[in-house]
Amino acid sequence: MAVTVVIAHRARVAGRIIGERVVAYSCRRQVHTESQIDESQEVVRETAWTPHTGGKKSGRNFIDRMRCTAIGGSGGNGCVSFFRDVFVPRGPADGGDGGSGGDVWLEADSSETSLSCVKQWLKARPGSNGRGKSMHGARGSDITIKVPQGTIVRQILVENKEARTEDPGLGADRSSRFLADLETQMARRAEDKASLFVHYPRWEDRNDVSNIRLPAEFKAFRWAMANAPPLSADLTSHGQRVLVARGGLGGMGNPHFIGAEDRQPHYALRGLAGQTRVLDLELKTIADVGLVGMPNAGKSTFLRAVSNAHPKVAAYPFTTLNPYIGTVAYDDAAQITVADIPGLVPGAHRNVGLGHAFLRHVERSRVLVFIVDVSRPEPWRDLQMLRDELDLYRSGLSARPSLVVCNKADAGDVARRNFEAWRLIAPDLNMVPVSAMLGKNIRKATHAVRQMVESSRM
Ligand SMILES: Nc1nc2c(ncn2[C@@H]2O[C@H](COP(=O)(O)OP(=O)(O)OP(=O)(O)O)[C@@H](O)[C@H]2O)c(=O)[nH]1
Repeated sequence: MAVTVVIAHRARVAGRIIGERVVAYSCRRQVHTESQIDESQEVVRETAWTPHTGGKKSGRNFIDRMRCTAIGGSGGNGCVSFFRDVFVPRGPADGGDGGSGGDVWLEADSSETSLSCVKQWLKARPGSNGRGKSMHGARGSDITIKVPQGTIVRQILVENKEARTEDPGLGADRSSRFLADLETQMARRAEDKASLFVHYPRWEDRNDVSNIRLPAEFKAFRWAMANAPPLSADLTSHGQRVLVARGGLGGMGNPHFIGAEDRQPHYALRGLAGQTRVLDLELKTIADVGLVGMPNAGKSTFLRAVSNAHPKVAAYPFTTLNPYIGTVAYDDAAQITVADIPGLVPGAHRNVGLGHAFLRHVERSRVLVFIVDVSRPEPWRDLQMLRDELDLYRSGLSARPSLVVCNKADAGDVARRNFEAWRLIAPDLNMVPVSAMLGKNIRKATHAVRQMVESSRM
């Protein structure tokens, strides 16, 4: 009996029999190729096959959903030092504080169109250690990652146990395991109080830190980190920022521990680790108008005709594989943005033909423009299919203000007859016959769209 093997690209691969399938995953990438092999060959192997990454032009770099890990810089350690001078052999404590770690920020930028600009690990710089002569360490620099407008940021909460029981080769979730390990490490550290301190050389055994009261600021920071609410943000406007991982607090130098009992503290606090968050980023394009249609209906041709965008146009389905945004400029300087999303097929709401990946990009459009190929037999059925798919994906989505663009009206008698028949069937439907290819009746369509957008803004 043949067994299907899914082989992942390059990476460490591990196998597991799921029913009759041997499935291998790579850590970062999902399925790349499938092949039928004998049961005897069920051992998973790596493939020499290299994925075609394509260029920016081909749109292969477009990413609208990803997981990444943000790690704030760790705080620098406090310093254990004593003032020394010619006649001062045992001066007072003068260790500086460590600098705080840098923060990780995400910022919406209208010039970004894809999440491909975001790396999987986002690490801010650590703070510098404190030094003698009361010199405090420098703060670690922040990092700001630009993301497209319309990016939704959600924190993924990882249950320690769950992540640990995961088979290391499978599940492809390095970041979750990293976070779980980090949490365990931190918990261990919290129990072992001595490990929170830096000790003067060879004083580790002599320092009894069990009775030392930790500074209130230090305790408050640790509490805030442990009880931080789950992060969730929607970056909708240009310049909007969200702090995704806070840098760790710098450790306090030994002067902070001078007390009545200990005038010469031989210890200082270590800096705290920065916050670590596993994030799920999802891009939901923001445009005033979303073009919805079946593959090959002429959506890209329409967008080219009405706006400054240049999506690829070709006579085969799924030419467009990621959303394109165009701006329609009117004579009076008014502007509206239009998103061309890839074609929808029956079952798109169940993710057939990558439906979910496409539908998420019309969710935020105020106005929908259905592009229907009027030269196809019974084009009203296509419209019904599109409406059903939208509603099954998000209830009420198709009820938004909409215009039906009957495209390819230039395609001879069939198109004309279909259009007239449709008029009779649905006299109240907001329809405009258009030839996007020849640029006919485009003005009428764009003005109707503008009216709808403006009334939806009110
Ligand atoms: N006759 C005629 N052909 C058109 C018209 N508009 C588009 N076409 C043709 O229809 C084909 C598909 O056009 P696209 O604009 O790529 O269609 P699409 O809906 O973006 O297709 P997908 O990328 O698959 O979603 C191309 O060969 C176009 O030249 C039109 O108004 N009249």
